[in-house]
Amino acid sequence: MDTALKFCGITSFSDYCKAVDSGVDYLGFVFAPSRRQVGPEQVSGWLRQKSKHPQQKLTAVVVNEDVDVLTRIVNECQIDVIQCHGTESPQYILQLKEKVSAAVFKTIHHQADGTAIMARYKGIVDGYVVDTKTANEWGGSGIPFDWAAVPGYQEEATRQRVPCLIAGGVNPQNVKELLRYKPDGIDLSSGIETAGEKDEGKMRAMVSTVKKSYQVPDQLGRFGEFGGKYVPETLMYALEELEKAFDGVRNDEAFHQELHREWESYSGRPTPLTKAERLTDFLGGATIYLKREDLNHTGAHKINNAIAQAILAGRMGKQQIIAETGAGQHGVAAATVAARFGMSCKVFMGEEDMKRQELNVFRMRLLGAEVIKVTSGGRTLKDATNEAIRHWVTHVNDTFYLIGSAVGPHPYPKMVREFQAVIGRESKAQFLAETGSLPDEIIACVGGGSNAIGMFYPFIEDDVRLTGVEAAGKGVETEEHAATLTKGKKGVLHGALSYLLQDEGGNIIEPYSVSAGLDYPGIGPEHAYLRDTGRVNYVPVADQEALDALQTLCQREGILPAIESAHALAHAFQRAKMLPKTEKILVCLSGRGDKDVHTIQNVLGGE
Ligand SMILES: O=C(O)c1ccccc1N[C@@H]1O[C@H](COP(=O)(O)O)[C@@H](O)[C@H]1O
Repeated sequence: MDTALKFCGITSFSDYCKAVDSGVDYLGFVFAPSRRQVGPEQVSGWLRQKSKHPQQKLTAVVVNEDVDVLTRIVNECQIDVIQCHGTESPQYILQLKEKVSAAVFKTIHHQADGTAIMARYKGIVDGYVVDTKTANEWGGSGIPFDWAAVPGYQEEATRQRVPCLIAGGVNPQNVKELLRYKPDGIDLSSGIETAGEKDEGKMRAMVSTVKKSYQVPDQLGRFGEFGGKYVPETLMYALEELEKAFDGVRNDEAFHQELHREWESYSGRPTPLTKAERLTDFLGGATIYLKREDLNHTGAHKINNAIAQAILAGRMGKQQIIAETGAGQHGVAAATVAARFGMSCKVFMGEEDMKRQELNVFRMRLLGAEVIKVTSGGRTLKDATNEAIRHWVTHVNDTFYLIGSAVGPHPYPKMVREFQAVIGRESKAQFLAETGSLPDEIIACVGGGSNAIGMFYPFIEDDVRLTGVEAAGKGVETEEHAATLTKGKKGVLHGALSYLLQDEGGNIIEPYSVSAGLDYPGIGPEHAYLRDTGRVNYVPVADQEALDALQTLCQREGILPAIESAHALAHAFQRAKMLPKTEKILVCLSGRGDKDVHTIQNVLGGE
């Protein structure tokens, strides 16, 4: 869960600018009597002079304010959240919510029956702030309460499925102690001031301490605004059952021992880290290293996650596996683990992909899986996923849906990330052992995004540039691409909110890429979050660039990459040429290209 941060008590344009630039999540203005009180005309003036970042929320702190006065403040200052910091009753808040569309948070002043008070606001408020109770002030006292009470407040808020921010005397010195309680959010005013003015240095210190601990998704499976669980009611039980089972194995030593045994003795992990010396000489810039997921059993990173989910399925007593597949690599991985663990397997695959990946269809059948041809829509990965979900809805009791990418409803994106993080963990250890330092930049291709998130996640808090490469097909200026993060808009697909390729009416646009594994119209929700927060840079690479890179790697290193991975390579080659020889780039070579030979031959005309 990502801890949200709110800077409160902004009293001047200069304070407002410092807060906006700090990247804090909530900007708070006190409209109640206080030494920090401001008026709506002042705040709206600042907003006109400088825009906040789109994800930042404007908060109005009020104390027992008249509903009509408050409505005017909300409208004049485009307030996103009202923080009721007085003795406002549930009835008052219901009345307020009829007048305004802003979210309403209720402040609970810490006391023995604080959580019982919260229970009275259940289903009425959109969040809580817990602050210290003092004799003379409603808030902004700079005095902490006993944080041992935080888990109680946090639990009640989680039960109510709303966030809970902890306030009262938090400052850059004590915030680490508060973070141990993993609050949904932290709210402070005095702690970022020096002599009554907001202090830029203290703001920066708070943001770097709080935001450095990367904690997404939250309990509801949300990465910021992305992710979640947008599914029919029939699937809610199945997802909750899965979440419980997944939580149960996360710290289960026996599960991890079995998983590592399978990864090592069956799939061939750890995969090697290869220094691409001839390629580096040819490019003439930064040194390129390859994480060789192509050397996994079945030829790609997909097996890492498939093995883990199959073991989990077995523990849940499910003997039927279903899966969707695009390039066929995940279908092969699912069919493989089903055979390995003695389970039945149905793989849903678009008719178009079946043609492009004939060899993988044959492999799946050879492994004993039933491949179900999907003829709806564009007959590719999206349609296969739709069909798999449809099947799951009617067979939830005995069927485990083995999703192959960091997509779908919670807990799949988190679960797939954790199972694929073995890529990044191994890379980190191997890179340190071989070079004595971390890479300067890591590059991975993104379709749904599982190899990329598995590679990035263990480096997310390190000083390493991270770049995701999406498929630009015939160019992002054409209609034939799969560049979801470059050209997509927010929407819901396959149970999660993320960026999607869609037309004006919200209909999904069929994606295109020469690589079957990248032509998905959505993207894992964590990538959407990482893009919006700026932690990862995402770039598009076209078919032709990928195919050129593929041939270069073949000829310079004797490695035939998957067309998917060749997208990451193409961008890495561009970067390497621009960077000095002292820099090191790590590329996730997510899969091998044997499955693509037919496609490559068709495109290159046998040359
Ligand atoms: O900050 C104020 O002056 C204030 C006045 C009236 C109600 C709330 C106020 N601020 C809130 O107080 C807490 C924490 O402040 P601090 O860090 O202890 O100084 C926070 O919720 C502010 O929103």
